[in-house]
Amino acid sequence: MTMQPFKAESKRLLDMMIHSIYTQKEIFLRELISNSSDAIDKLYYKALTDDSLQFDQSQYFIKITANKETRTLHIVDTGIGMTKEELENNLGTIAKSGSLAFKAENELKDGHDIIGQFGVGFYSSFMVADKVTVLTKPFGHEVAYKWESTGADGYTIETAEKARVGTEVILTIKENTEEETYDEYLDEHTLRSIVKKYSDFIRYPIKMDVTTSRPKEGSESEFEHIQEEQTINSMVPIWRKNKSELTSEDYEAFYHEKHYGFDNPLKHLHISVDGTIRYQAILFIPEKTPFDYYTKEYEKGLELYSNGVLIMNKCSDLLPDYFGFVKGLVDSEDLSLNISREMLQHDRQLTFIAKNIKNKIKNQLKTMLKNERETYEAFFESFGKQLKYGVYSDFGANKEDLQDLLLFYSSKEKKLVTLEEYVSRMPENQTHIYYASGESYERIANMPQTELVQDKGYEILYFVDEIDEFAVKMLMNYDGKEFKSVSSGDLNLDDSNEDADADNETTKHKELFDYMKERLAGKVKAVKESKRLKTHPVCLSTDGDVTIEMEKILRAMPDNQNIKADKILEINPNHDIFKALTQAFEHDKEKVDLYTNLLYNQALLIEGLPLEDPVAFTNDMCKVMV
Ligand SMILES: Nc1ncnc2c1ncn2[C@@H]1O[C@H](COP(=O)(O)OP(=O)(O)OP(=O)(O)O)[C@@H](O)[C@H]1O
Repeated sequence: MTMQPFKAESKRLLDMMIHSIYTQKEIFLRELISNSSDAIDKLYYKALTDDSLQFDQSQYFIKITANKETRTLHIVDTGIGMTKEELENNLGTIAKSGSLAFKAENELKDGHDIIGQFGVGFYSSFMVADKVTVLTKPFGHEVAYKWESTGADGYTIETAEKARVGTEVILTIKENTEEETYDEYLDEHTLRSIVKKYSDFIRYPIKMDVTTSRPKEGSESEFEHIQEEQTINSMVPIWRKNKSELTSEDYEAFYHEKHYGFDNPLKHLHISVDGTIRYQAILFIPEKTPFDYYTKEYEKGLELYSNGVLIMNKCSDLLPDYFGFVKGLVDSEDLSLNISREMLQHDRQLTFIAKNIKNKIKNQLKTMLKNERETYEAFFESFGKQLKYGVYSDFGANKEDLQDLLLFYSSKEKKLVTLEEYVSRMPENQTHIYYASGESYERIANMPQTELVQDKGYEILYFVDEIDEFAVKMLMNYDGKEFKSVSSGDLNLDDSNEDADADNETTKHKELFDYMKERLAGKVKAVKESKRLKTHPVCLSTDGDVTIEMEKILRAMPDNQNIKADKILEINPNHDIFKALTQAFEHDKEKVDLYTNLLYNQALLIEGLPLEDPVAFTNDMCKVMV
């Protein structure tokens, strides 16, 4: 027996393989199991054309055994095996894939898609093993072979004894190092979880001898450990099953098995697309917001499978940020994978799938909103904020998609309503969609600025989330109706005659208002007579794009740029305080100063804005009292 060297470039490739292609060592097992599964599939194809072979699926399996004493891990399969020539070609030449050639020669049938294509997966064994031995007996031959290699130096092939057709890969696991505990690849639990993680949906049973404990015979308190052969993979992926065979309980069980969440999913989507790019997906809309959902730590993404083999745990490209709450997986046989299967080479297929998925989620939510209002409201409670961020982000690129999924609390209905519902019941003379922002529904309901709009019989949307005003600023309008804050300076709700009267009044009191504005030294843009107040004495309104609620939010941001709303102090001309002001203006300017400060500070308090000088404010109060 002579040592065959790997070709020079193979040496380099092997080195590269061991050190750089894969980021996680544990995937060696995925690669070997995929090879075994491919080898069994090849027998299946053989049976289609070879009358001497009956393919009885129940006879085929993959078995994993670990032996801690000899530090060996055995992966046995009952697949097609390899001839000496195939050993030389496929395992002696790195980057030569017998499986790819097989795919080219055979017309593959549904459900039996060969996984291998690059001819490198096998060598990932050297990431965890010092020596790799392959015992193999090819189908249709009597003789078996042993291939052995300790890595870059080359390999040997000799004849060997093996009873059943198939292949056994024996890895002699490396000794532990300071950085790496290789022992874990001999540990039953670790192996089991690696299989579950990557190869759970391999079509053939993956068996292992599993240690279980049972009561000793004749004793109830004493237990004994026994080894029992178990199939550890689920085999048939739930997403390949027919929807009609599955119940909601099945989907729920899958949701928990996959640890998508502790809650129950609100909805599931089972998608099977059979077009130019084929894929299956199971998606879940969770019920509850994960505790870290609105933090930087939360990672969105779907699991990505290629032919039932896990490629990526969280493929973030599959979900837009605004649907980042969706959990689940996608399996496609049409992905262009890169060599390590850790990344996708071209994203054309992925972009297609992502777009498709996005539309399916959107439609599902729309249907839910239409037919299951309560469920939708529960969903919106958890993830509505995310949708509003979606409207705002990317300069509003997705607003059309999302605007009909939004809900806001309504002053009229005292419940959440859609924009469509709001617009559909607008009185004929109403031109805008009105909203008011504040900390809570209760506080908004008491805001003086809402009085006139309410009186007109117009519905007001209550904005309590920080993002709300930013989102509607991005929307600009809905169904041609502009959004308008009840606090905005140009509410213009009065009839034109009244407007003219009011303007006259304003001129009349111009001197007083200019004086007050001066006293407030740059804190307000103007002081004016209010057209919106009915019973309250005073309020603030704003001119321009930045509202008071926006000012509060911007102020709380880390990169606070001191952006301020242009505030207008509005005084109710029908309130007694106005009379007091005008009288004082004639003979007691000091009193006007005092009232101006008090009124301004009251308006700040109503808005929930901090007082600039609380001590001065309380002193002023006392001055009025004594
Ligand atoms: N258990 C096995 N039974 C039969 N043939 C095998 C087995 N393992 C590997 N082979 C052969 O060796 C070839 C090389 O395997 P390797 O894992 O390196 O690459 P691959 O599976 O073809 O591609 P990929 O790198 O995409 O996994 C396979 O294509 C197959 O022909």
